Amino acid sequence: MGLHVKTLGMRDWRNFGEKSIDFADGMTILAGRNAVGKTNTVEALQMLTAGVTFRKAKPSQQVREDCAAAKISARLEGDGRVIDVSCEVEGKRRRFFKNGKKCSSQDLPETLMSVLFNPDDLSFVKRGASYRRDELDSFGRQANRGYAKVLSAYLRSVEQRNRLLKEDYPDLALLDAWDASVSLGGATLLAARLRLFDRLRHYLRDIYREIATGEELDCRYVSSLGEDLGARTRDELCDLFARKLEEGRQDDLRRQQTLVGPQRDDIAFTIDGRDARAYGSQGQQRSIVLAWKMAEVRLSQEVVGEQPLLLLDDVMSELDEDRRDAMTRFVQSGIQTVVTTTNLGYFPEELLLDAKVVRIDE
Ligand SMILES: Nc1ncnc2c1ncn2[C@@H]1O[C@H](COP(=O)(O)OP(=O)(O)OP(=O)(O)O)[C@@H](O)[C@H]1O
Repeated sequence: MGLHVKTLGMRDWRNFGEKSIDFADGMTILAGRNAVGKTNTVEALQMLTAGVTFRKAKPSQQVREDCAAAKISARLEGDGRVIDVSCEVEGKRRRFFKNGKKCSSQDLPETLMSVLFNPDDLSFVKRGASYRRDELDSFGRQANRGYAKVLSAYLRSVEQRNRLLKEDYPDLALLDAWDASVSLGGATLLAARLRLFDRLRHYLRDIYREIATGEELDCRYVSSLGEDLGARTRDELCDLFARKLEEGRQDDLRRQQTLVGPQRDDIAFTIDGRDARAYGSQGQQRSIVLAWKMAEVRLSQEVVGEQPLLLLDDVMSELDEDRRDAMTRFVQSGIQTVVTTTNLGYFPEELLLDAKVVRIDE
């Protein structure tokens, strides 16, 4: 058994005073009424694996009301290894530790990655493009430290270019300089994104075929820079981007923002050749996100050589029987899973037999 979470400790984290939870190697079900802290527990597990959380909360929001600081820690075990990771939250800061030594949040996914699936994700196909970009980028950030750097450097330079565009009389020489930096950073990000996307797409199509028998899913990276970018080198992407910025400069100046680039891109899905966003049923759209998350699990295994931790926050109740069965088969393939629920009735008998049930109460 690869690396997995053995125990989690929380002190003054969210609604918890002092809390410790032991996890099974396979599935652990956190059961309890609304607002007892199930999602808060999932958030702690995500923080200690991904290094960031889906809630994008400020540090102060994670500290228990009226307390000065919070600490969460996890013991990871597997293949004869024992690794302790922890995070201390105080004031505006979070400090991360691995085996007692200070580390960066980026070091955590290198140890153990996680894939989170929650009810918000169910509208993945229908929501705005930024959700799909974020999903890809959040995964990329965990899978590759370089990805995180490239992404934040690029977003910073776009922000600075936008700031210049908002000035009353933008300095055009300065704008030239920002164009060069934005196109180089953007091309680097785009090349990394396209590589990642391609690998996910490969898994996604196979997994979807298993979930929705007989249907063919495909997806396409839709770039504001044009079609079929996959075959281009980073330098070619950089030239293309620089040209687009030049062509679009008057529009950018008028609208006071950078209108092309990876910050505007999207992912489009088709089922049997038809646009899944416009024509897909709700069930089909849910199968897509289910398959997408499973593809992330498969790809993390490939990237870090280790099964990630799968976090399912309150999704079983949202899936119909077929998709619940697909999820059941998937988690039974031996991946460590933590799932929250208010009602154990949503779980197939066979899953309950194998799972460890932890009751969370106030
Ligand atoms: N910093 C904090 N200090 C104290 N309590 C907090 C803090 N942050 C969140 N809470 C409380 O935690 C509770 C929510 O917990 P959580 O989101 O984990 O619920 P849950 O068990 O997942 O419930 P549901 O089943 O409704 O999703 C709320 O009552 C909220 O007020």
